[in-house]
Amino acid sequence: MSRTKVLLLGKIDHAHVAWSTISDIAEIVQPTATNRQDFIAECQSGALDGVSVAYRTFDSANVTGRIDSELLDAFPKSLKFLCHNGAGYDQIDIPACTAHSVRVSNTPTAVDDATADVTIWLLLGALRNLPVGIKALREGKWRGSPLPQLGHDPQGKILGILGMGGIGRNVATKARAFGMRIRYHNRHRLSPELEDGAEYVDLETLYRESDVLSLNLPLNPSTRHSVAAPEFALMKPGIVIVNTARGAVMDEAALVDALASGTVSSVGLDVYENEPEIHPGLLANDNVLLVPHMGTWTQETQQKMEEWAIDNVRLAVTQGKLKSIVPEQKDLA
Ligand SMILES: O=CC(=O)O
Repeated sequence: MSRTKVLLLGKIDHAHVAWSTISDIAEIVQPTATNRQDFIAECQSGALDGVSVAYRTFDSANVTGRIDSELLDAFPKSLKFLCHNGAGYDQIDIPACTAHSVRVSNTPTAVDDATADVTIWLLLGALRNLPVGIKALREGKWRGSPLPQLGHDPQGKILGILGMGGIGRNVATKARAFGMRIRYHNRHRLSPELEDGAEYVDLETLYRESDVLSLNLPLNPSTRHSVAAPEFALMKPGIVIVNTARGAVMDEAALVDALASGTVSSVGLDVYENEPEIHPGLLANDNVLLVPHMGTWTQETQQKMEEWAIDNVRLAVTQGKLKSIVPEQKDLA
């Protein structure tokens, strides 16, 4: 009997032991193409025929580009499962996958602690004006002149969390330890157990009354530019914003304007609209604390994410199902 074929898009960096259990039960196929055009040609040549499960990394988009209808049309018809290593799956057109009968999984939960940790780090750094002092010190000017503006304590401040999934709830737990008062907005109100004391508010209240806003919602066509000029206009002057979700949930150009006008006093960003490009207005502003998409950049979390995605591959190969199918496809599980 021929063995199941698994397509590896990207590479395994950490979970080599877990991956070896896949090579025990399946034939691993890797493309040779290094760009989208060649990848499509490689698919069309029949070289990848027979693959039924694909594992992909965030960086594999550098070769394949977005997983959209064009790519799905080129993929072998045998492909039934796409196991993405990452929590955010905005690089994948889910309705197109559904139309092509390809089920998609991501790695929720595995990323929660590491992403929430970076959120808290950015939150405190932005609230305390640390980038201003850090820059002056690196320039040999100690705290600089004029001195950095005094920062603010998190204690007693209202933290508004937009998107109260696993990461948002983890941020809430950690922010409580700093004495913050937690409010949130989400598509659906959570159960009291999951709310854990956080207050559910409408969007307008979230913008009007938050001292700090943390963006923890996924990027998809309906959340793109959720925070743009009209939302900035509602915000409490001097608000601090942290984004560890995806850059495009916020309109970056409008953010630059809001920083310039003082509506937003400082921001902490891990993600950008057009990574790896960063809006020059953000780079030029000392009140912007910037990290190059390192929310899950720890050995432990990278290992956990790979193992989680590999669990999905294993289940797809052995049982024809996924451990964590994306919510949009729950009905196909
Ligand atoms: O950005 C990180 C992820 O989506 O897992």
